[in-house]
Amino acid sequence: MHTIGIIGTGVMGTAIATGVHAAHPSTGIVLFDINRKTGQALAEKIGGTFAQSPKDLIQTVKQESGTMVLAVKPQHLEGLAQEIGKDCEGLRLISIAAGRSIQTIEPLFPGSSVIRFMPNIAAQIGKSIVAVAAPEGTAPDFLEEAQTIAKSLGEAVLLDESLIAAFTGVSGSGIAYVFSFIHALALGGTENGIPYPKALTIAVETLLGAGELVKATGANPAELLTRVTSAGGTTIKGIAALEKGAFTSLIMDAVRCATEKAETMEKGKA
Ligand SMILES: NC(=O)C1=CN([C@@H]2O[C@H](COP(=O)(O)OP(=O)(O)OC[C@H]3O[C@@H](n4cnc5c(N)ncnc54)[C@H](O)[C@@H]3O)[C@@H](O)[C@H]2O)C=CC1
Ligand SMILES: O=C(O)[C@@H]1CCC=N1
Repeated sequence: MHTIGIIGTGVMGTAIATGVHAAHPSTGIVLFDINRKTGQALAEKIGGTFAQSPKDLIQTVKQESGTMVLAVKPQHLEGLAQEIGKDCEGLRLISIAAGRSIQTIEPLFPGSSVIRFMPNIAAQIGKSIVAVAAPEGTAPDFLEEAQTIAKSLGEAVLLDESLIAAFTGVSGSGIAYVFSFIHALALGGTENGIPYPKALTIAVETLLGAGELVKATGANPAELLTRVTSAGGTTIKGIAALEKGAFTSLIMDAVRCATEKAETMEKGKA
């Protein structure tokens, strides 16, 4: 890959820059953020370039891959477009914004081609599953490059754009529910005498073991659950307590609420 640009070096912009640099050290990365201090520090860390302005960044990118990642908050996309939209003709844009459809983004940056990503915060360590949505007619080499970038953050999965909101509910936002679960499991250990730091280690390793087991065996998690659950034993008591609290439907509710919020945002109502 030639040099790519990234606008916005917050949580996700940093993760993407770091991930691409780690996976493809020879790829040049030019960055811009209105917060120059953090943007410059990131550029130094990964041996990239901090552009003087978004227009400078675009000039560099146009001479190179023509690919630029938009990593600002959804509500800042319009402002950014007012500043640079007209300069983006011919650019290949990757947007990671939740709740902003390709149909909304393309007119903001006339003459550009847009692919959407939905990563999660595990991109910080190259362990994110990243949804990639490209409209029909996207240039094959752009789609290939986008998938290469996505894979440098973990795993890439091609998804129809209509499912990006649901993906956000399950993964982009869903990883936060997993953090809640880990914390809750550790608190449970603490309530029963294990100091929190030790309980947290135990909870994390249990979760990693569960995920790896599902992945390695390809077994349905419900089947694995029944293998743990001895008749009249300890596990069924825990499962019963979870379901008394409507655990399964609660998690489904959480996914639905986040999905609905993403869909509402896409309709321009939030
Ligand atoms: N944080 C997460 O876990 C995930 C976030 N996303 C999406 O990623 C995008 C970025 O989110 P975060 O990294 O969490 O936000 P953030 O607030 O950490 O980073 C956004 C950055 O954009 C910069 N910025 C704002 N306006 C700008 C402009 N006009 N020009 C240049 N830089 C500008 C800010 O200074 C900030 O550093 C959002 O659209 C969000 O929906 C997607 C998946 C997961
Ligand atoms: O909460 C949010 O809106 C963003 C999108 C997915 C994760 N964080």
